[in-house]
Amino acid sequence: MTETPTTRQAVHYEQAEMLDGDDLRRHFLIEQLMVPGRLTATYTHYDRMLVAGAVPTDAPLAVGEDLAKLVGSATLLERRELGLINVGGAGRVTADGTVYEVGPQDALYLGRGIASVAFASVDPANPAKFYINSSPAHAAHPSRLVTKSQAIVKELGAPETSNRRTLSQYLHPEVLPTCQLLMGLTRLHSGSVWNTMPAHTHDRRMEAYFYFELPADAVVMHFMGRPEATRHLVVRNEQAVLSPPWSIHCGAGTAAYAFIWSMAGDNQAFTDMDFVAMSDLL
Ligand SMILES: O=C[C@H](O)[C@@H](O)CC(=O)C(=O)O
Ligand SMILES: [Zn+2]
Repeated sequence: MTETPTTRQAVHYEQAEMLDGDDLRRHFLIEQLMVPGRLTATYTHYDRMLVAGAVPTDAPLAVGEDLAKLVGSATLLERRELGLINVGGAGRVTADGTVYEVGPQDALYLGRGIASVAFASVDPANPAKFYINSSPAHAAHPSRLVTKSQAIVKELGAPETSNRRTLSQYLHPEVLPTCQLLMGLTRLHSGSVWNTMPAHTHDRRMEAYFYFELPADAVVMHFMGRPEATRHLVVRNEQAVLSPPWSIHCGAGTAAYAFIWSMAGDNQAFTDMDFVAMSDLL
C-alpha cells in the first residue's frame, strides 16, 4: 500500500521569511516517512525530487500506479532514477526480477527504465526501513547495490568543535554513474552534535536531510534559511527536511545521531558549495 502521496511546492525565501513555525514545518519538514507496512511518498518541486520511506512487514510493498500517475508516466522510473539506503533490518528489493539483498546501511541504485520495484523485509519482526529518493533522469545507468563497505568514507570535524563525524558517500560519481542523484550518510561520533558547520549553500542543487538514530527523547535543532536570515526546525527521529537552493542546512542534536543527505540538480560536484563565513550568519 502506498499512502496518498503529498506534494510540496517550491517556496521563495521572501515567502519563507514571513512564515510562522507551523507553516515552516508544513513546507519544509516531512514528519511521517517510516510507517510499518506502508510506502509513504512526498513529491517536491525542488528539482522534482521524490522523498519516500518504505517499511515492509508481512508482505512486500510494490511501487504502484499512484506514484506513476504522480509523475505522469506509465511507471515511476520510466523517466527517473531511484536511490535508497536501508536504515532498518535486512531488506530485499526486487527490480524487474532481479533480487538485491540490501543489508543494514547498504544502498541501492535503480536506473531509468526499471518497470517493477518491490520492497521486502527479510525478517518482518526486524523490518527493513528504506529511505528512498528519486529524481528525473536523462540516461539509463546500470542498477547496482552499493554496500556500506563500498562507500567513500570521509572523516570530518573535531571533538573540540562538537562536530566529529564520519561521512560515507554511496551515490557519488567516483562510486557509480547516476544522472542527478547524490546520496550519502553522515554519522556523528558520541559527544559530537553539530553537522555541517560552517554552513553552506549550493544554489545549483537542492538537498534533503533524513535524520535517524536519534534517541526517543532527543531532537535535532535543524537550521535553515538564507545565511543572513536563519530559522530553525525541531526535528525528531526519522523525519526529513527539505532544503531549498537558497537555504543553509545544518543542525545540532541534543545527542549524537545520523542522517542521510541527498541532492539533485545541475551538477554532481560534491565540493561545489558556497561556504558561509561565521561572521555572516544572522
Ligand atoms: O552538500 C553536502 C551536504 O550538505 C552534506 O554532505 C553535509 C554533511 O553531510 C556533513 O557536513 O556532515
Ligand atoms: Zn549541502
